[in-house]
Amino acid sequence: MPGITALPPFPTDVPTHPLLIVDYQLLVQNDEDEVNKLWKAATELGFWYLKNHGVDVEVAHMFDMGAETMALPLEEKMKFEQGDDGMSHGYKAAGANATDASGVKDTVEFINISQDDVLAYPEFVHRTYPYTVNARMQNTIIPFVTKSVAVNETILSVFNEKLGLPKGALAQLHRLDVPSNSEARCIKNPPKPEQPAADLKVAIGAHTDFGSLSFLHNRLGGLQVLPPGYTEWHYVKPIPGHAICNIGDSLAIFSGGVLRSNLHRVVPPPREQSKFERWSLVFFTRPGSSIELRALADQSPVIANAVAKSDNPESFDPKSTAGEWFARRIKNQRVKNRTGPETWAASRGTEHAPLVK
Ligand SMILES: O=C(O)CCC(=O)C(=O)O
Ligand SMILES: [Fe+2]
Repeated sequence: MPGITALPPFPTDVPTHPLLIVDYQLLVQNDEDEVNKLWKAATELGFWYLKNHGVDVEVAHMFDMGAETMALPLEEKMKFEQGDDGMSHGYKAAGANATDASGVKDTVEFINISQDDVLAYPEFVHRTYPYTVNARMQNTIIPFVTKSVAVNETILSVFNEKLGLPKGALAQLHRLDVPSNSEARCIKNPPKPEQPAADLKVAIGAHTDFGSLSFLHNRLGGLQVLPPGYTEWHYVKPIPGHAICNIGDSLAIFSGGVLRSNLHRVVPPPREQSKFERWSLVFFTRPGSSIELRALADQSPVIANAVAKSDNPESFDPKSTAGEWFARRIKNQRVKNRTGPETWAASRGTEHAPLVK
């Protein structure tokens, strides 16, 4: 992977969607203006930039781990493949997932490393990993996961208070000592000469994230959001040192739709940037797998009120645990499981049922 400075900048003439910039250090200090800014971002778009998060060194090391892992022969990587039964830890080859209802294949390969496996190391809770992962567990992956967990826990505690939930309610749904699908993901998308918009090859299809919070680091453009009220996709411009954070389905459901899980996708980077490999890294915080996904209306008047005002209150009680919700979405994305457009439909989350008016 070329050093950051060798990459061409995001073009100035490509439209982007601005995100609010939240300062993590101010959040830690419970600064009122910063808390309000985060709340605005999380309830209106569901995406924001996070600066001063203190994870840059660990992120750079994680990209090295990703490059070492993706450089292994495909045959070796396939020994650690995720399978097609709804498990997402391990390796996913390019083309294993559909990107739309017609079954067009994705172009990204990635390695997902389970939080439970990282925290239990040298034991493994869910599965084993390529030696490139094991070799960097102590000096790269444990520090990255530990810091990312702290960042997401801080953000959850802000939401907990703003939602008027009893102290620790969201933390209780995201405990580190119960099995979850929380994981780190390092993604590689190969370079592609820029294509005409009409045959745009999507790298990751439109989706909402499956869990609660995503803490994303990327260098090149390609991430796009479909902001509420718009019909066109907008690029989110990467800003050096700024992570991109977003809300996923579980938090949207727990909060009765007050927190927004917004649609996004990944396309090849624009212009000159399209000639380079695109690397991204995400830490996903997801609820304990046995937690019931349901609006926490009985614990918060704010949430009860949002559900009462909703057009489709049933979407806040999907009769699914976090683990079932996740496995269903993963499984039905797989091209191997595809029977037709209904498989894509079965992989969907909250995106086709707007949670609040
Ligand atoms: O690569 C990116 O910028 C975003 C990745 C993403 O949306 C995901 O893995 O869920
Ligand atoms: Fe995503």
